[in-house]
Amino acid sequence: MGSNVFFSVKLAEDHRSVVMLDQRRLPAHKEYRNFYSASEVAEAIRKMVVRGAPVIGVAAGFGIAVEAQRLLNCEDKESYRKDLKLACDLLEQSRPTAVNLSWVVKRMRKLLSVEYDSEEALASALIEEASLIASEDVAINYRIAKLGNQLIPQKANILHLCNTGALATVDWGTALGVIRMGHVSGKEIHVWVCETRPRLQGARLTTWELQQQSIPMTLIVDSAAGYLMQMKKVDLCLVGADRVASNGDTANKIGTYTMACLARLHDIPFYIVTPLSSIDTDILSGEEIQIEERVSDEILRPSGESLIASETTSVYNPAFDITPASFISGFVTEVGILQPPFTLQVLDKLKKEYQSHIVN
Ligand SMILES: CSC[C@@H](O)[C@@H](O)C(=O)COP(=O)(O)O
Repeated sequence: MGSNVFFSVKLAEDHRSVVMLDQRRLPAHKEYRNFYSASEVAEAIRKMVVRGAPVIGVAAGFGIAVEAQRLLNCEDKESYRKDLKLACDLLEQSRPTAVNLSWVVKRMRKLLSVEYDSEEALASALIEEASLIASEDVAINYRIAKLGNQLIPQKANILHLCNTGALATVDWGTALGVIRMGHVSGKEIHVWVCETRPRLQGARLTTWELQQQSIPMTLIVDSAAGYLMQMKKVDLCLVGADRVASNGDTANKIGTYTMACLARLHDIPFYIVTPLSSIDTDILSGEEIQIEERVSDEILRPSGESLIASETTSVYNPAFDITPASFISGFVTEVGILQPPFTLQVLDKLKKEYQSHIVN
């Protein structure tokens, strides 16, 4: 369905490692690295070798599969399931805000309570489940892209934050997937790419992806967004999500809330583009979402080397913020463009309809 000249994550053919494109080195270097255990994958997620809610979930699933394969070589089979549960805990805790991590780990954990004839059979089931999660991600994003394309006028300037493309998923992406579908379908699209301080996912990753897809774009500093809106140069804002609460409050990259406030002030549609797996029906509102705080060096040393302020400067570096539901025009998901509240019953019903649509 999608056709990129790269992949974000995959399971190695021998099932002994997870292969990831090291996003910290883009755009200068396209380097794939192998990770051979759950703890190596958890460390890679923490250090943002891969980042973006859907893909860190998929990477965690593969991390458990690889661990299951690795533990088959250990003498002590008694502790096989116990060690796999510990691997699940480790991966689930690798980053706190994106719910996709616990969503995937929960799916994998379910298999740990099923009786299999052997450890080998359990390992095969885990590999199969992780691979299924990865292929579902592609189908879901493709559907999101198709549905979201309805929101894009024939000619549009779209504002985007962070990176929500094929790098942040297995393929297509969420908000960037919609943009890509709009472009492929012949619309005249131009993207304003917010550089996305401090990790520069917009400048380093989104520009790289858009260039490969020949989608017209312009890079801006994050603080230029308001000025562009004031100049009537933004028609639509499309961003992703790390966790959506039942009431629609949404955690996404730091700066999303600012963009949503500005969009409201200027009467510009502001959509969250997200798979249902990022909706956490267990929490009522954004107040319950844990916001990840990252190290001061991300702000003090943007290039990774030279300091832009003295080393002793006090720094606060929240990686995400919460946009209240009332600032969001709608949620583009694989089952349609939705409005909160999101309850388990409603989402389950919509998922079933979606699955029967896929089968038919
Ligand atoms: C489809 S990606 C959706 C979100 O995960 C994305 O907008 C985002 O905030 C990513 O943050 P990151 O810190 O780069 O993992």
